[in-house]
Amino acid sequence: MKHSLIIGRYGELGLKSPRVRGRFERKLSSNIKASFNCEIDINQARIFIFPENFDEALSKLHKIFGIVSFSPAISTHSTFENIEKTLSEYTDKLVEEGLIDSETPFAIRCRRVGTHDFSSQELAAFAGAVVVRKLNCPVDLTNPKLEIFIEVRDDETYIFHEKIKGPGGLPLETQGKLVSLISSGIDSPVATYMMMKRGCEIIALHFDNEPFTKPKSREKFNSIIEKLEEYSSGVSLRTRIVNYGEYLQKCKNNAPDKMTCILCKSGMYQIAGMLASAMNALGVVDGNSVGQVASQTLPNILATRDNLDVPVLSPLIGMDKVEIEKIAKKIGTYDISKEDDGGCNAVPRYPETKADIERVRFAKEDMNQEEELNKVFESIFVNNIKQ
Ligand SMILES: Nc1ncnc2c1ncn2[C@@H]1O[C@H](COP(=O)(O)OP(=O)(O)OP(=O)(O)O)[C@@H](O)[C@H]1O
Repeated sequence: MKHSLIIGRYGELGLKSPRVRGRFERKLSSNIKASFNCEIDINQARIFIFPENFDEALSKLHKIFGIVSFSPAISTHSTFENIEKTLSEYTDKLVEEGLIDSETPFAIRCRRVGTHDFSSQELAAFAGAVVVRKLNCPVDLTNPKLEIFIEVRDDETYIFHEKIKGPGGLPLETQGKLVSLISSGIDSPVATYMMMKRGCEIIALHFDNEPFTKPKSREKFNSIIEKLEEYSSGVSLRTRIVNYGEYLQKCKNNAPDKMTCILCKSGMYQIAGMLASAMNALGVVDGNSVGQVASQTLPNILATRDNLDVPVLSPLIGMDKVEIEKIAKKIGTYDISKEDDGGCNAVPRYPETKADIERVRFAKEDMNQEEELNKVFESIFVNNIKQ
């Protein structure tokens, strides 16, 4: 069907003060324009999008945060005569596409903004009669098989039949910047997606544990980033890789074996915190969910965050694996994360599951953690070309 525009809707933005809403709308508009070629007009809480290529626009709008739903539509002038003509042509197209025939129960849903010499009910009755005259199909306002929406906004009237779900959330880059700890597992890409959905700009930080892990882990991280970039239109998703193998070896040499994973994670948070300060990010994101695996017991999670001076956000903390996997599948990172990468050989046979903060502090001092991490941190910028 040939459409003349796409009408986008935003949810939460509508609740903001006019000044904040204006800023968010401008950001949303520039994020959409960075995704595909189009003209945009935002008014009365609607985003009127005029794309060069409709198919491209429809596939990309699924991945732009801030859009709650969107409808390909045709427009006409707000007179009964014009509405009748356009609705009649629109109905022909619906018939051609097999969406309505003489048996299809349908409903007209009208909305009206502005001053007109007809009410929404009068227009709905008029428009319903146009369709019935053409097809003789039954009107069913309670349980229709097809709904035809007519939105009258001042002099323009829009006709459409679909409300396609968008990702919702807030436009990217309307909230602060965060450093996100992304492994090659299922959870951290989902945690990152959730913070992006809340409008946060992300610096993705990955620790490459070679020789304790295989190159496959880093390849998976790269593929995960490519997937997340699909949701990042208008805002660059920056990445930083840390060569962490040498530090891990020091943990193994100079601390009790049981402590390896605790010292590994606590080092990750410290480095992430330093990176956050260096890049003006406001916090750190991780993919922890309480009790999900032996390493994610509450004492371990808390002990690994000891002595951090940036907040850690864990959007999955209260979710179960099934819920997390469902999102991973929806956003397309699940299949990448599921690929076998051989895991991490640094994990001891009996890892600590009830970390005691005092003992963790001793272990950190014994291995000179602070000094070792400073060396690791300095190497980040040398190792990363992509800004
Ligand atoms: N190699 C890594 N690089 C960056 N962050 C990591 C790395 N390994 C773990 N993390 C962070 O620590 C969190 C907990 O790690 P843990 O080892 O328990 O989980 P995982 O199974 O490796 O990964 P995920 O939680 O992403 O499924 C991860 O969610 C992630 O935020």
